[in-house]
Amino acid sequence: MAETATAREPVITCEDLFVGYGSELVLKGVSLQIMAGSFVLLMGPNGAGKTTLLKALLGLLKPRRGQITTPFHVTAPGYVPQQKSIDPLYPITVRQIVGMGLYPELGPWRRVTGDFRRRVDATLEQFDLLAHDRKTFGELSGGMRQKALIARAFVSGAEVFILDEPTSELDERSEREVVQHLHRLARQQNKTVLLVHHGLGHAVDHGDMVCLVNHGKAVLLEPDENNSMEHVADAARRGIAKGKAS
Ligand SMILES: Nc1ncnc2c1ncn2[C@@H]1O[C@H](COP(=O)(O)OP(=O)(O)OP(=O)(O)O)[C@@H](O)[C@H]1O
Repeated sequence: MAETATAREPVITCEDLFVGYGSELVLKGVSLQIMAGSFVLLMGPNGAGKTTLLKALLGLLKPRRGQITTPFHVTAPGYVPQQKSIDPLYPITVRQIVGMGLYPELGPWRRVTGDFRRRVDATLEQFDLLAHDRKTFGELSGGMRQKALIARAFVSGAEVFILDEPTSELDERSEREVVQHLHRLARQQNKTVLLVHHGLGHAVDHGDMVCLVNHGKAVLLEPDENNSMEHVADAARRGIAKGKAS
């Protein structure tokens, strides 16, 4: 069993990271250190490179230059991609999607025990999906699809959760519940959360810091005695607006 990083220990580190596609360089010299138990809100204008940064951290995009250190070779992250990632025509049921979150724990033979089934049931219930568990991904509404993908991440025993606009189609109550759940994971279980969330609303109340991605860079902005998280998020928003105008 992998050791859990203790609070204030770095869990993700990037050093002088350059990432791009073809001739486009999106991230140009990003250096970051994210501590275990942090709840980080990724902000930045459309196309700034938030998803690109997350994909590089997940090992889905190879950096042109620089160094990334994560624990993902030992403990798989709980990842909620932007929604298009499962083809709606692919005939996989909601139960199977959520069960996929347990694959890293099931080993090569994927022997499903009663305990795993109970965890899947409890998570399906948490997201009001139990009554729909036999529906395929294509038979779900947009919000239900997002819930299935979030449930897949939450059922796992991941140490790090990476969520890319996971709640864009959720109603307000469901969105608040997801953000509160993430807050509990960070506060009570020392899990690390990286969340891209354009609406911000409730997320600002629960996040610890902002990671502002803009102009090829990513910087961590933390609240202090003079600046609440609300101030920090506002300053980041103003920075984004100014960056857009210039
Ligand atoms: N698969 C890809 N192939 C080529 N270019 C890409 C690809 N994915 C993203 N890009 C480009 O990389 C840049 C950053 O995109 P990215 O999706 O990381 O931005 P983002 O900050 O997540 O944006 P949004 O807020 O709109 O989701 C954009 O210019 C985009 O066109």
